Amino acid sequence: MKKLTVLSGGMGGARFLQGLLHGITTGALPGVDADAEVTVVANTADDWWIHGLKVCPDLDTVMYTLGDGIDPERGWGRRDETWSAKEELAAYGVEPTWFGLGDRDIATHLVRTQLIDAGYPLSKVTQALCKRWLTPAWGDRVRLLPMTDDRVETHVAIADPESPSGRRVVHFQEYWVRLRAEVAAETVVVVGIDDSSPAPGVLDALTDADLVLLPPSNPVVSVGTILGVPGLRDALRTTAAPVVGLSPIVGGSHVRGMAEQLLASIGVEVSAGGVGRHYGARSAGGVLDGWLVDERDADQVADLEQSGIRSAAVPLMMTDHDATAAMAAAAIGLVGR
Ligand SMILES: O=c1nc2n(C[C@H](O)[C@H](O)[C@H](O)CO)c3cc(O)ccc3cc-2c(=O)[nH]1
Repeated sequence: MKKLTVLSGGMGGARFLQGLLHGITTGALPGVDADAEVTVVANTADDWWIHGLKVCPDLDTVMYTLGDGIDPERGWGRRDETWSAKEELAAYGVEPTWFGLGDRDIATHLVRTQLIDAGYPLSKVTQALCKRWLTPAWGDRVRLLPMTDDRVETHVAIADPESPSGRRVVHFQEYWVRLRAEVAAETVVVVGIDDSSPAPGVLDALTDADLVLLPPSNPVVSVGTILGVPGLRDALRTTAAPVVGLSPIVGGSHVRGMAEQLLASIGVEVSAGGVGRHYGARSAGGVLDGWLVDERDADQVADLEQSGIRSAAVPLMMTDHDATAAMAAAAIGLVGR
């Protein structure tokens, strides 16, 4: 296999990509060429215009992670970061003071915003930023594509006794960063998704792939939003490539993030099997050929197989690059020709 395509959200997706690339370069992935190319189709519905800057969390987390500029503890933003601009904005009383924009990170948003204001589409802007972050380490073997060039934003409706309607809608970043996803998400609305179209290269990256991987990213606001871009589901349904995913839910809860709260808001069972069935078997109009669950969820394999999705239970904790590469190898083994 030479062409792998990965639908990625933020931290879970970026961590998986590190292990996948480690597996490729160490030859640990069965049937994958050492010079295989990886195309990442990243979620952009977390994007947020703040202080006049366009912040693209999932694009930047993948870009910084694969370019070794990420802050490894936080899993977002830059290593060796300083916060002077953030402190100065707070001193002026400019909201939101709760969103951590670091000085180094702001440079990325300034470059991106200038290029967007000059009329370049997000995909071209991302390509330009990746010249710094991906090219030195990966040449043109790793491509990072936004799912769409159109503006799409995830907003969350939450209960709010103070408001006349009893609810309030907040941007996903406020829900996640300020509210820490500690309030129930009544509804998740992805504004603009229905009018969006796949960014250049995205559909080809799915139809021309030898393998499509769904890493353990959030099935609602990361992979879910990518699949929500018109045309993407169909491309997954029709590609000749096997499509295999890895469960972000282990032992009945998410490893990190807020998948539990958001799955509840769309009525999907918070379980490895529940998410797999939510994506659905390709033979039944869904997008999956295979779905890996953690060993703790081995009892859910039979049900998944019943619903037409090949399944296996393997260790799914991305404790280090070798562990993650083993997960990728198991995913390939599950659907390999
Ligand atoms: O928990 C936080 N996450 C922060 N994130 C993470 C972000 O909320 C998540 O990475 C995604 O939106 C969800 O995957 C940032 C990401 C950026 O690209 C830029 C700034 C931030 C700031 C924060 C923050 O202050 N707190």
